Amino acid sequence: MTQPIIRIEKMIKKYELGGEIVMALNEASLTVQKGDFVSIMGPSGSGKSTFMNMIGCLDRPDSGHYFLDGEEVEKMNDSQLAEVRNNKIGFIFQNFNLLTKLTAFENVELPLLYRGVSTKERQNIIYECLDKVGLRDRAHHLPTQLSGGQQQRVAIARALAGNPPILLADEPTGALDSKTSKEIMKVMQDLNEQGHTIVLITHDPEVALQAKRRVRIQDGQLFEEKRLTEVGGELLGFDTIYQNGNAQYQEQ
Ligand SMILES: Nc1ncnc2c1ncn2[C@@H]1O[C@H](COP(=O)(O)OP(=O)(O)OP(=O)(O)O)[C@@H](O)[C@H]1O
Repeated sequence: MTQPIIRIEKMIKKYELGGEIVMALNEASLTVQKGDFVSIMGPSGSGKSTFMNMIGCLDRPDSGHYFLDGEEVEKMNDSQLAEVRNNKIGFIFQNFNLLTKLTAFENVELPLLYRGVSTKERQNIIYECLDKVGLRDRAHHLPTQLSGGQQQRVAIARALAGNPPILLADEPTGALDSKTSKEIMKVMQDLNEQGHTIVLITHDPEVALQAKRRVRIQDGQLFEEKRLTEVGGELLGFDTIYQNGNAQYQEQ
């Protein structure tokens, strides 16, 4: 059996708020295999952003274990964590975070400049990433000259520039209308088919449905949801599998 790319076991993260303890993550567990496309869905305050920060190594939990591509994250020092953030994970956010005075090409170029990639190699990578999101013909447009969906595609291309094995998307369709949201989910599905592992956080059931796996987060715990299909494979819906809060995919 292959080693999972993400293995999180019984992660706890507490916050103190006005003298009260909030269990943002309460023994949250999740296993993600290479090539998975997982959506994590839950109501406001259920722990989505906290969990995303942990998967992305942007914050540290109080306890629990996190193995990223077999390496134990809690044993890493700050510079090793920064290395992981730069090389293993591509971040895609709801609000695109593009620099408005730079063209699409230049926005995608930023992480490559940071890494000291040569001019010729940069050009090849940038066009390759823009091709993946279907935006080569808009390479020299400013973000203000692009639609919301096109801006999100530039942000996805930028996340792809470092060729990270994992794409971590936090509400990537939150700022988009439903038509554009579908378009972005199609881009994510295509990237998944090309081999990228995707973990997507959303509060939108329509978006969550489009992932291969759906995990629900509630009160800081994760639950796998089982696909319910009828003869012919048509999707009828999902049913939650309660397994001590451990979201562990099993082929049905
Ligand atoms: N820095 C903090 N200090 C105190 N409490 C916090 C902090 N960050 C999060 N929390 C609490 O932890 C719980 C989980 O918050 P989190 O932001 O992860 O939820 P969420 O599912 O992302 O919510 P939303 O969909 O509204 O963004 C909430 O009860 C929240 O109030």
